Amino acid sequence: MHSQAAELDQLSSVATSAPPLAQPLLQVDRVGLQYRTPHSVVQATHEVSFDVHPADCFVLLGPSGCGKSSLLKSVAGFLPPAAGEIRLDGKIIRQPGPDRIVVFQEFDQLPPWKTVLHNVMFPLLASRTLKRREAEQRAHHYLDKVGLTRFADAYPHTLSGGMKARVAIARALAMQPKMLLMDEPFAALDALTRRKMQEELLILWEEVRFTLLFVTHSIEEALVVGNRILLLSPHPGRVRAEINSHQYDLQSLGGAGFQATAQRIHRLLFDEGKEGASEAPAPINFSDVRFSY
Ligand SMILES: Nc1ncnc2c1ncn2[C@@H]1O[C@H](COP(=O)(O)OP(=O)(O)OP(=O)(O)O)[C@@H](O)[C@H]1O
Repeated sequence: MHSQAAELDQLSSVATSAPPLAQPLLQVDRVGLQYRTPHSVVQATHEVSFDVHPADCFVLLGPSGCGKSSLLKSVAGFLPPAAGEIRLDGKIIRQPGPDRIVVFQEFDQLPPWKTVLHNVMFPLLASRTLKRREAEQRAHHYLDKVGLTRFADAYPHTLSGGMKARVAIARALAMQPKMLLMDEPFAALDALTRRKMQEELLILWEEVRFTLLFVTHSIEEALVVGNRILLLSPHPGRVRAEINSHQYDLQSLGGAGFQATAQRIHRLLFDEGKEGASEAPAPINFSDVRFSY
């Protein structure tokens, strides 16, 4: 008998077997998020807690509407919690700040009249983080990291979607934030480019070791990109399970362990409350699992 409780036990035992870590960088503590409209209150999440440690690639995974983006917005400082609190380095987050930079999927928001170099320099200058000369040096440094040195003088409309994604990542990293927040950053890209960007993100992370909070609804992407994954239940989002996934990367795709973990996650997300479900789950299309509730 393959019960949901057994699945959770199995997955959470993986999560708890890791050695104890230093003080978390980010602490999300029993956070409830709400939207007030003129006619109603929408509860987006309920008592969600998780910790993110320095150099984690921490993924929020769950069905559409479970509050992933809302959690990210709240960590960014745009949506104050209605309950609980969020702390960065022990200090309560009350507003946006240059220590948390968000990368969205709309890379076309790169100002088209600025070259790639000036796009990367812009936040450094606008926030008065650096003077022009230092900003230029730092921008070149991160453009090199994402392999765009040759395109420093190009304009965004001449770049492919993947290249625009790399500019957006270089621009965010150049600010040297404590955390990089990514909301479905590769969702608008075609499957091959998306895979390539996941690979590049992992290579970049190996080199720079930034701390990442990443939102996706693709199980495959979560396993590849994340070293820890928080599974959220459908609306309003509650924590379903937290798992370690550092053992997986793009080379693991299709492997038995990867597939088994993906199927366990799938059961946890889809078969909630279904008696005796999931003994023989339906095959999953790993390329892009989308949830719909
Ligand atoms: N500005 C808003 N006003 C009212 N309700 C909102 C607003 N933004 C989000 N919501 C609601 O809050 C809940 C969580 O939304 P959120 O966008 O955080 O979910 P999500 O998991 O990121 O979904 P998706 O994967 O589809 O982007 C949903 O029920 C959504 O309708």
